[in-house]
Amino acid sequence: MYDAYDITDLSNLISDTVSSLVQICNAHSLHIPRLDEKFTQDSESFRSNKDAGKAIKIITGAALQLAATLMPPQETIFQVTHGHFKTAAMRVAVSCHVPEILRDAGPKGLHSKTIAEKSGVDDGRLARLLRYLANRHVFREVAPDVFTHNRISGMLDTGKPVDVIFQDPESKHDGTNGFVALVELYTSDGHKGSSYLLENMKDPKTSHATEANQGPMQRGLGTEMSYWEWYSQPERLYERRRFGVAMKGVASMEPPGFILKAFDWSSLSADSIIIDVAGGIGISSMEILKAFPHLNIIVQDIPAVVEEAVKFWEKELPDALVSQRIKLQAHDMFTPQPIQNASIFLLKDILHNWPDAYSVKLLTHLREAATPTTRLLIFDTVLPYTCDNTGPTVDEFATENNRIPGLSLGSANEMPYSRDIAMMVWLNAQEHTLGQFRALFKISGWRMVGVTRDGFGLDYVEALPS
Ligand SMILES: C[S@@+](CC[C@H](N)C(=O)[O-])C[C@H]1O[C@@H](n2cnc3c(N)ncnc32)[C@H](O)[C@@H]1O
Repeated sequence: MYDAYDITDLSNLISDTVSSLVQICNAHSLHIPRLDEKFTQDSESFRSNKDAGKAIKIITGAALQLAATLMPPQETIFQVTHGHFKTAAMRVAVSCHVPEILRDAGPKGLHSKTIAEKSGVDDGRLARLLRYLANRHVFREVAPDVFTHNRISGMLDTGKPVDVIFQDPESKHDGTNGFVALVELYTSDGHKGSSYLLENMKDPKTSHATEANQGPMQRGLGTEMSYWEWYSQPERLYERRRFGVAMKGVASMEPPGFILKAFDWSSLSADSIIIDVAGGIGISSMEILKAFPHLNIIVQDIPAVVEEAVKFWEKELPDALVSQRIKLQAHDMFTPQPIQNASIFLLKDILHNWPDAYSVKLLTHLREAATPTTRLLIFDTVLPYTCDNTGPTVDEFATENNRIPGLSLGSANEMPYSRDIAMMVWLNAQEHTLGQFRALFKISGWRMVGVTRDGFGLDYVEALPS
């Protein structure tokens, strides 16, 4: 069935599903803004309706498949081939603070000369890069060389006043929702590392390496340190701060409240201890504590990150530090876990950061510190196949695999695969399929007891001691 739709099938599927979407939106008073409308906190809220979300996925997947069917193959190939130019253009726009500069100009926009003057770059080059992005619906060229925001580029605005950013560019991301920090992280370090993927795969010294400091990123950054060691250096304060805030950006892309809904946190008693293993500055813990103030959480991470975490909590939720409902603890997760009576070990975006031998070591330490009822809550991608998985590896959790028969959702479903490649580039690591999670648990003494698949990059896997 896969790829078997012809253009009439696809067109009918789009048209029927658009009709359903309009009905759903009318029934729930949801508004789908046009592209030239302003991005706001609420402009995307129509997506949070579950049925609307499903319809949107089908429509975008079918529209992209229709485009792929009709476009000359060389154009589709070069859309992919030229991906790095788009990354580079995006990096320039964001790092030159174009979104913030455009904010005050409103719908009439600003000439590239004025934008470039403020950013301190060449206006001709900047105009060409913004045009390249506008052609892909990021910004809008309202008159020759005059650019403004559309609903998509509006998301690239940190919301900070332009003069504040120019006075202290190093603090640009502090106090933001982290989305722009995430874009900057991927378009800078991520882009540099990915350029060396082939060299890393061909060089016999690194082709089968399983160490975090022997990946493409090391060539891109010119270092032999792992990314974690590299960003712990005193001179990498900006990158370390940006990374911490970027994790907030990851959370901002996830379905709202996914972590709060995935597990019944209210079922935990007040003396329960939750360990947020490698919890960064404590983004997830803060979300949980704000919703369930009776809980106690210990966020563990490496010392340099704990220092940033202390600043973050002192600013955002100081009461929790005073009452010790939150504790920030330096702990190397590859050494034995010091807390032996935890109710929950929470691991968000951790297992995908490490080659499997390390993940087994970490999970084994947690298993050794677990009580018979300690739960392992893993928030990570469960990597879907791009085909139906009906073979002998299928298990009871694999039924809901977020595929729509006959459609390859293409860029409407790219997040899990992009995250997987990011892990390869950054850390010689990987996202895991359901079968791979099961194998990791088996070796380290855990058993899978539940899976919730969101399908947009964040999934949830729960395990108990076996
Ligand atoms: C992708 S981040 C995820 C952070 C956090 N769980 C979140 O979702 O916001 C991975 C974290 O692992 C931490 N880390 C790396 N090596 C570690 C180690 N040996 N022990 C503890 N934490 C470590 C990093 O400093 C970073 O904060």
